[in-house]
Amino acid sequence: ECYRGKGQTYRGTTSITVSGKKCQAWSSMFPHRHEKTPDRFPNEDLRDNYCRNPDGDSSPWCFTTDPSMRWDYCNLKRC
Ligand SMILES: O=S(=O)(Nc1cnn(C2CCNCC2)c1)c1cc(Cl)ccc1F
Repeated sequence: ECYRGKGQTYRGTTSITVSGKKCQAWSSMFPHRHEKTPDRFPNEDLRDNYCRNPDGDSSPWCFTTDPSMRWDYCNLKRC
């Protein structure tokens, strides 16, 4: 699957970052406490641990389950 533009409308199920790390669920605060929760951003489909771009970054990203890496871009191609 691929993302269009900056991936702000990406709604796929990739959950692995470019560094091969697993994404942390958006509803979880472990290991990274954060502000990008499904409740605060209901229109961003912050479901499970799927890659999304809720803050208008250059491509879809996620918080990672590695305590030493807060977030990373996802392993997705631009369409
Ligand atoms: O919860 S967060 O979204 N965490 C966070 C830290 N860095 N990022 C990057 C994610 C990818 N895009 C650039 C910011 C997100 C967050 C956002 C803001 Cl504005 C301030 C504090 C904070 F904790």
